[in-house]
Amino acid sequence: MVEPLLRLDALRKHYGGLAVTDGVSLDVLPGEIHAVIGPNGAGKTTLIHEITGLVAPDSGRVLFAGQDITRLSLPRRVRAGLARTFQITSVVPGFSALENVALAAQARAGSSFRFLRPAAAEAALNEAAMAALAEVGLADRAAVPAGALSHGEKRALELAIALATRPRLLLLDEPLAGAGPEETERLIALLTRLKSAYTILLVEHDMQAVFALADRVSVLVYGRLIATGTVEEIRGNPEVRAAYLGEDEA
Ligand SMILES: Nc1ncnc2c1ncn2[C@@H]1O[C@H](COP(=O)(O)OP(=O)(O)OP(=O)(O)O)[C@@H](O)[C@H]1O
Repeated sequence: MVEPLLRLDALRKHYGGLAVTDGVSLDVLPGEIHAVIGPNGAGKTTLIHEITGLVAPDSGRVLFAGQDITRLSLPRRVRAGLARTFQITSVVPGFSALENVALAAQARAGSSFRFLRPAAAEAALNEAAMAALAEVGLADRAAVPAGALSHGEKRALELAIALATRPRLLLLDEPLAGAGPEETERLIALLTRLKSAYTILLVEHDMQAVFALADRVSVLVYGRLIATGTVEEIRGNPEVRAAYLGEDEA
């Protein structure tokens, strides 16, 4: 049995009478892209927040690499190897692409650079930031202010920011949101490249992208997981088709 990198164990979160995550259990295995899909309001964002620590579950556990991180702060989770991108673009427009990545790497790395002299620390930070930019195909855009990047490039920059912390698990919250058809194609190609190097939990509305990228898919409906399986299993699952995909799309 392969040990999961991330295990969600019966996560439950209520807002008033509304069960937003209703006993969600799932495993993300090392090296896989595990997609979570579900209609609007199904609880996907809340689930991501429970994994990052932004929302505390009422009950249940989040295990990361075998460690119970349910009560750890966000910075401590990042240090343990979790990284996420955001649904809403979160880069600083006036700073260059390189500065955005370097600042995020420094902020999230905490004290890792503390023992270096300032000049050496800056060089090390810039080197790590350049490597992350190269990984997402933005090396030649390093000096461009983030605000002048295209929407697709900004999404790639957010990925670079996440990668600069050398995460063991990437949480991607709708990485294709707002992208046009061409940008979507480019971002899918980028995520396909990253797939060989990272374990990824992906929340995404674009079904074609999910089916192209995911090794396994979990389907969340009204806070409950109704199915987990391979793309073929999910596409062929009658409950999923009825609850979510619709006969036409499946
Ligand atoms: N802080 C909160 N207080 C009260 N209700 C909330 C809160 N956060 C989320 N909800 C409710 O919980 C439900 C699930 O929301 P969530 O954003 O997790 O769903 P989602 O699957 O990410 O939706 P979308 O696909 O639209 O982003 C919704 O009905 C939402 O209104």
